[in-house]
Amino acid sequence: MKQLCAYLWPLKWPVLGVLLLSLLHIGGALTVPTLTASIINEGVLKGNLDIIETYSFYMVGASLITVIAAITSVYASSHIAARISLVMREQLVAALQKFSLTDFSHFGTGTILMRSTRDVEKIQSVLSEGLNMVLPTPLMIFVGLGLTFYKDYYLGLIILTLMIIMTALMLVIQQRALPIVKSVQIKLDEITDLVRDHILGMPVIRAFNRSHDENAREVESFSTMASLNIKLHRTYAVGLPSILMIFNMSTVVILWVGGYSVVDGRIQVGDIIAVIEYATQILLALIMSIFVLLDIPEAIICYQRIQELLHHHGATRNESYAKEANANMPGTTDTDVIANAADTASTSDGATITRPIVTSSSLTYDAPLLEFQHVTFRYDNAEAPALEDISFTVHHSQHIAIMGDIGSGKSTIANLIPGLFDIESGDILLNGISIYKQPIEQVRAQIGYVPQKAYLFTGTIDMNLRYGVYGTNLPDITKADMDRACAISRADEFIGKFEDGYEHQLSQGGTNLSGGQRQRLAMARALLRKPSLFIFDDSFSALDGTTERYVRQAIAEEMQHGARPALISVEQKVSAAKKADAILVINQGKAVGFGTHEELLDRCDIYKQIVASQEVEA
Ligand SMILES: Nc1ncnc2c1ncn2[C@@H]1O[C@H](COP(=O)(O)OP(=O)(O)OP(=O)(O)O)[C@@H](O)[C@H]1O
Repeated sequence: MKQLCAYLWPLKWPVLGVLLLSLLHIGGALTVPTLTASIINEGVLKGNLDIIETYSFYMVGASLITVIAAITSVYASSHIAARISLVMREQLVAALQKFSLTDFSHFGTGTILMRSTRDVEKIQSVLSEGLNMVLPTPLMIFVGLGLTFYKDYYLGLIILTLMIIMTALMLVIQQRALPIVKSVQIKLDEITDLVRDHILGMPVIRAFNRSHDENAREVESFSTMASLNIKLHRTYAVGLPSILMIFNMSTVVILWVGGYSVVDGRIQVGDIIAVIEYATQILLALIMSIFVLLDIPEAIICYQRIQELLHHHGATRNESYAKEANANMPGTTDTDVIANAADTASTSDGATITRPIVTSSSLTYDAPLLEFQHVTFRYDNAEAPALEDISFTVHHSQHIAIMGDIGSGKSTIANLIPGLFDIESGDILLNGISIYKQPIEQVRAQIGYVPQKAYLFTGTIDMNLRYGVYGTNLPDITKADMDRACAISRADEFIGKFEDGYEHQLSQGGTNLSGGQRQRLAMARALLRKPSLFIFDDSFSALDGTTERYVRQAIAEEMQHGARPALISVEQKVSAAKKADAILVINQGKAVGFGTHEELLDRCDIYKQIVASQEVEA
């Protein structure tokens, strides 16, 4: 409730407006039957035409006010609900931007999609209907019931009893519906995941003749969903007609009991008409509220699901540091942090790396650009760490190749540098400062990352290339910048063949390009970032031999200019890795060697095995 108020507070004036409009609506709606009673009692029964005329005129006025207030109230409540859903969506986007990759795998794509779309939508519709229909109901009941009791005590009691029965029925329906609603939402998340998997994996499904089985899985999921929905609507099917029956019965009971009251002389005929109208207004408002209230449990679950994403405590080490730093102001300065970084670390093959003390004023190209200090990392819920006690150093203009068996942890090292995951222990330093003790955007602005599977976004090639400079201080790129980057990565070869060139439209993920073309664009995107560190995760494997040689040479030249960027590349081939300044050999998550090709041939058994296996293959 407190959180809901936080959303409503900035919209307090429109909410107040809806409240005032509701007052007008209720006032108008209840005035009409009161005037009807007067017309019948004072005008029709006594033959007074003046009263009929005057009160009829008042009735038209009251009806007009009711209609105008109702229309404006619907408009204002829709506006309020739409604004709140916009705020929620903005908060969700901001929260998801801060999610680590572990957080994404913790929740799963399906549920994140459903929470960001359908759940927000549900809250919006319940809020709009709630403001419009539920908010005025208590007042309508209070005033309407008061007027009925004023006319006749027994008729007041009858309406009150009918209301209590209706409310009790509603509570029973709600109790039964709630667990089914929860199951429906979980099933919807699962179906979203399944359908998404089937769309993305369609080529594999067809190539392996699995269409029939996968269809069966989908049908099974849809059938479970349908059964749940049938169960839910069966619950409503019994309860809601009962509520409507009570509503219709109210007129009969009022006429019956009211008839006795007229005979006893307690009320006049016109009053019965007025009470029937009051009862209709009160019970109708109650029924409308019940329909909305029946939706509230689902909306509450949607709200909780959204809040779970917003308040997910997967605070990254960067955020924790930022919080600590803010709390301890004035606190750790960059210079302190940098000075603390001055120590020595060693690789598992015994080579000792000594880091000089670097202060902000002495940041030079001779100081290490990147340092891994005894880094241990474990994937969410994994029993064993994926990386254990990894230490190595990279200097400007250096090329470090990472080699190792499949699943040894090479990509994991590459993903740790831009802070895509939080490490368990140790530290990663960029320019002498822990990447966890500086804004992560600052770290990422210095990195040109080319992932193992190049991902491009729906839009033009131009838009995808410009992506490279987002989050940096670089000026917007020119066509000449794009031409240069695409020439280095050889993306120009195929872009030149498109009639619309850089304006060529890419589909989601860049799936209307070949794997090699995607990889070349991903490299151009990284080059445009003008980073101080390139990370190429097995990025050359999708290129043909000639292109690979050309691109490697062009990037080597690039590394001698400007910010003199370093390159960390995950490599499969010894022929490529041996040209690097140093090779880091990873085996089952541990660093088993760090040195040049010749040094490793001398002292690293695992490296010797890799070399031997590739010589045999060759
Ligand atoms: N998202 C993840 N969640 C849990 N475990 C993971 C995840 N990604 C990788 N792993 C595990 O971590 C280990 C290292 O994976 P990584 O992708 O770094 O290996 P790699 O050396 O790059 O392999 P390859 O040469 O096949 O690309 C593997 O055992 C893998 O199963």
